[in-house]
Amino acid sequence: MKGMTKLDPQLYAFTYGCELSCVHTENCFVPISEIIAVEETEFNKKQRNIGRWQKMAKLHAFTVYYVKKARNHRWRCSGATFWCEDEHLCNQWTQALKELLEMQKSRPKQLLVYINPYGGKRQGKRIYEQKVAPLFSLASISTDVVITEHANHAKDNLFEVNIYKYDGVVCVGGDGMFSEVMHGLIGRMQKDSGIDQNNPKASLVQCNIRIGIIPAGSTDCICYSTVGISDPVTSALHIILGDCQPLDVSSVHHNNTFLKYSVSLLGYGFYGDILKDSEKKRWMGPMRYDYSGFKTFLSHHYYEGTIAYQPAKHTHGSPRDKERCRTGCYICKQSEKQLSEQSKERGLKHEEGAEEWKVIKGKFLAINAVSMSCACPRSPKGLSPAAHLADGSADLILVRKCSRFDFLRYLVRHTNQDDQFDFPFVDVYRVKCFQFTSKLSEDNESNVMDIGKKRFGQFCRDHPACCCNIVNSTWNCDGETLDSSAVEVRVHCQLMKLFARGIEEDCKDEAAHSQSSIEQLL
Ligand SMILES: Nc1ncnc2c1ncn2[C@@H]1O[C@H](COP(=O)(O)OP(=O)(O)OP(=O)(O)O)[C@@H](O)[C@H]1O
Ligand SMILES: CCCCCCCCCCCCC/C=C/[C@@H](O)[C@H](CO)NC(=O)CCCCC
Ligand SMILES: [Ca+2]
Repeated sequence: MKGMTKLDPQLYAFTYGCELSCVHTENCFVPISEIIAVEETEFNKKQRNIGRWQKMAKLHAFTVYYVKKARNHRWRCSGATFWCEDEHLCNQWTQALKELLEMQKSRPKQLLVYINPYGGKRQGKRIYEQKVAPLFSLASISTDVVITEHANHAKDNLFEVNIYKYDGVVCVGGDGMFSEVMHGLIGRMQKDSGIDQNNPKASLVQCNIRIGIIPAGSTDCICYSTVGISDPVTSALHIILGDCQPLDVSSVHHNNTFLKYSVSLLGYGFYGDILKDSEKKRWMGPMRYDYSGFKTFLSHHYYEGTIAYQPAKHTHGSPRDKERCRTGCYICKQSEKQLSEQSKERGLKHEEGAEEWKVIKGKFLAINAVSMSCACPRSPKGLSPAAHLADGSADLILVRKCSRFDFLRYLVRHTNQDDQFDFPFVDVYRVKCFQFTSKLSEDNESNVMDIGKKRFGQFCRDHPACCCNIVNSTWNCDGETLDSSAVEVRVHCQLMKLFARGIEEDCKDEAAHSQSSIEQLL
């Protein structure tokens, strides 16, 4: 090597014409931000059996481990080993690269990991031990690992431990496990800041401790919608690089009582009924959703109720946009700006009470509020393809009473390129808050003394032969059931953060435009 370039994240670190050689066959550019680790390596002559090396007495080597981007947003750990005769030169390179990695301040050093051994196909522990822990150790991340023993173990634990000593919390499991960890973290932040979660209008304190999701569940919708793939190694690498993706969180209240938070689907009717039925079939694993989905589709129940919502006027997007929320999304950035302005002049602007409420009454097969697209392997574009991860709004999708055949057409469009909102019985609104009251609970509340009505509430009074359901449905709140027929929902813009970066556009284009690259002679 003729001389080492001054190492800086913006400058080239490896120069052409060097005497530093590498075990690799192709040229590539790797930004410092995508290097996982640099390690001294025991040089093995077998790695390259070229005659001229045979004469050398001793060779010194180091390996650069970096993120290799494959198809469909999949990431893998790749390595390039460099060697030379000069031990001092080799050490200089290793040291300089390690110093550059130290400068990557957003990378986590200490993580708290919760593993649900019973999520999805019950592979959580194996996935973590075999695929994730070796990568964390390579990246010198220290971990405290808790294997959960019962539901709510992780959530309760987050109220007891010193969370502030960690750079992040990792959950190994599905959406339900993520939900537990999120409730633990948000709840803990509010408790420590003296905020009453039961107040539906309270300004909640943002949670800056990022959550990493290692997908090992049945749907893994939150992971898929924020990374673009449900793959444990890819997610582990996003955690190691210290990615940060803010996320909207919806709070759900009933009568000034806090019920739950939601980041993906809050669904009444179809998805609530699927979930309720599928909980009895947990032993079937992820297949339970197909079984209960089919059953619920055949039952074709619809529910009567009233929805009142406030449109999300602060955001520029609409649910019918062709543009999708992608890494560095402009619409989410605008919401972030508004959020920081609002927190400076809190109370002066965005008085919810002053804005108009729109009211819709009807019979619905499904009422779905999604704070993100809800893309998942079952539906790669999701329930609302143009929903944003961090714009402070949710898309409220109302599927009115229609025939089974039409409902099937609607469902099928979640799996192909056709527009699922292009049906006369489907409406979609971008909202910042909404309320729903089922007809049954309206009747019960306004006629508490009317015992006859209560008793006959079990029958569909208008059309006895129809599929109008005789009881209330259940809410599906990120895969957890919620039995309240009257709810008040509010979106909290960017309340929490994930170790993710949103779904990347075509990665090849991005690499071509990248300015801060290390040019590696490989
Ligand atoms: N040790 C445990 N025993 C029983 N239940 C647990 C345990 N640890 C966590 N849980 C609960 O299991 C529920 C489901 O877990 P998880 O979300 O990981 O898997 P899943 O339901 O199969 O996947 P998905 O939510 O993606 O559909 C969570 O709500 C969580 O509270
Ligand atoms: C004839 C073909 C029709 C195919 C229709 C496919 C439509 C699939 C849409 C999937 C939407 C998933 C929304 C995400 C919900 C999660 O928060 C939740 C917890 O993991 N999962 C479910 O409720 C599980 C929900 C599973 C539904 C099947
Ligand atoms: Ca949103």
